[in-house]
Amino acid sequence: MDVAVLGATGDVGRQVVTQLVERRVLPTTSRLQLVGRPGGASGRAVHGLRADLVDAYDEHAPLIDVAHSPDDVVADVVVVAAGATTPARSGASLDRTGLAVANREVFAEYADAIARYGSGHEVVIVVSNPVEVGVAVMARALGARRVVGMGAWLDTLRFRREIAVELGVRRHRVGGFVGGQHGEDAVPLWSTVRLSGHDVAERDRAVRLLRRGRTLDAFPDEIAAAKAELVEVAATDVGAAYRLIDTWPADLRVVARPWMTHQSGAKTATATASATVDLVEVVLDGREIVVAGQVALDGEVALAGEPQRGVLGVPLVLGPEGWTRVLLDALPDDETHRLRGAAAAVGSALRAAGGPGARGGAGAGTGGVAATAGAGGTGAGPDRRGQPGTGDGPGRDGGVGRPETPEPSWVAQVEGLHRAGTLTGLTGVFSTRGVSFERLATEEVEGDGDAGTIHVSFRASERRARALERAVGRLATVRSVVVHGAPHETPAPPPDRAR
Ligand SMILES: NC(=O)c1ccc[n+]([C@@H]2O[C@H](COP(=O)([O-])OP(=O)(O)OC[C@H]3O[C@@H](n4cnc5c(N)ncnc54)[C@H](O)[C@@H]3O)[C@@H](O)[C@H]2O)c1
Ligand SMILES: O=C(O)C[C@H](O)C(=O)O
Repeated sequence: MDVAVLGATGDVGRQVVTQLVERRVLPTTSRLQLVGRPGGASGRAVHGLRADLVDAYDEHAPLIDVAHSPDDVVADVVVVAAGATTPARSGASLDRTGLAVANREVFAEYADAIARYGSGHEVVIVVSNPVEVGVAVMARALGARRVVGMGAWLDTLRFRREIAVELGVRRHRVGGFVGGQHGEDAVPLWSTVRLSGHDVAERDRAVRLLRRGRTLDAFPDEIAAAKAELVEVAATDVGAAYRLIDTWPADLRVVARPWMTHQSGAKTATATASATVDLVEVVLDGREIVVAGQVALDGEVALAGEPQRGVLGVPLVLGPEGWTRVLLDALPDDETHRLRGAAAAVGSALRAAGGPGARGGAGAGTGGVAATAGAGGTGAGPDRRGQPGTGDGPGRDGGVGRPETPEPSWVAQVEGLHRAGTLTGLTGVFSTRGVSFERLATEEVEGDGDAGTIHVSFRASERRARALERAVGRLATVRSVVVHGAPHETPAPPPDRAR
């Protein structure tokens, strides 16, 4: 399985690629694509970043390559870390609405290219802010089920850590989720908290103590007051500001601590990347695991009886094809109320972002995006919205919408290096995209003795054949590849060219 990181040279992107390699999430036969901007500093720096990663991790690094155009993104999992960010300095606002308009353009450019040239299987993890705008734009182009915003998972890990610290245990002994909008409209779902080794009565008592008699009703006001207080204290002593945060309730700390980190001049890139790599790992792992994420809902969740249609952070089941289910039981009133508030805030952010990604079904007051997948979770892609000419194979729709006529046959002529891993890499590109070989033949190694020709016959839509050609061409063990229609299916040339 291959991973592409958009914005790989940014603070977050650089951490994501480093942790992907350092945590050995990708086997050596997988490909990690570092995506920069053509012509800009990042376009140059991706080459240097690649060299640096190989220098550091040669023993276990995956194949690492670079790309400079959205059209060249080829991967099974795409991490979106490109775009503008809020400055990290004292007095800077973390209000993400200011980023929405600029980053919507970035999201749209990549979403269109992946929809047009991708395999139809990519799972997209949106890190860039506003996460909800990124999810809305990507989900519209690629289908809701293939797109997950990472922010709710980072907020969830922060929530678990703050609870763990107060109870004197490690984070992995705490369960529970944060939903809502990433950032200040995050909604700590206290009712989902589970503590390992505690029975229900012990857990209820611990949660009561942790909450200090508060509900979420005053949460937005508490956050505003906390920020004002931190500005004052941090003006003379940043250390004292962090000590002040330590005295606050766990849920308030979830929002206040990262906010203070940005005010301090540091960024939150390490924790952000760690949470992102968790999600990549889940998708690559092949199993379904419960996480939290921002997703484009199409009525899978009802709040106070109202089905939600729009982007919202919720606990969900994530697996190799994207997210399949939302796991949200009936909630107490204060959590329902805050989630509805967050949904409304997301709606406003999407409207402020404007543009095509923010138009569409505005159910349940959430505004914004039209989620395209139904509750069945078949991973709707652009084809399913009836666009012509993008028909794709069964792998794309999870068995739904199988084309009635057989897909055309193709032959790939591959110049592959005469070394271990060439055939494995080649078969990996096809198998991870759900395309079987009809025939594979190798020729004698000739010429300089370093490379030989491999012929692969397969059936696929033209779009997928071109995506495979690009993916194979990017293997480090491949010198060149040409895919052409199998001879018996090549249409006869027009009469004037036949003469
Ligand atoms: N979801 C989260 O939990 C979370 C946490 C931290 C940061 N973020 C977000 O991640 C994003 C990246 O943050 P960062 O600190 O790495 O920023 P950064 O400024 O350090 O890096 C931004 C990267 O995006 C690229 N980029 C900028 N404009 C682009 C464009 N128009 N097209 C393509 N690439 C472009 C840059 O070349 C660079 O590689 C920001 O939107 C930030 O708000 C999200
Ligand atoms: O970069 C940011 O805007 C902050 C980030 O989303 C975070 O939650 O740490």
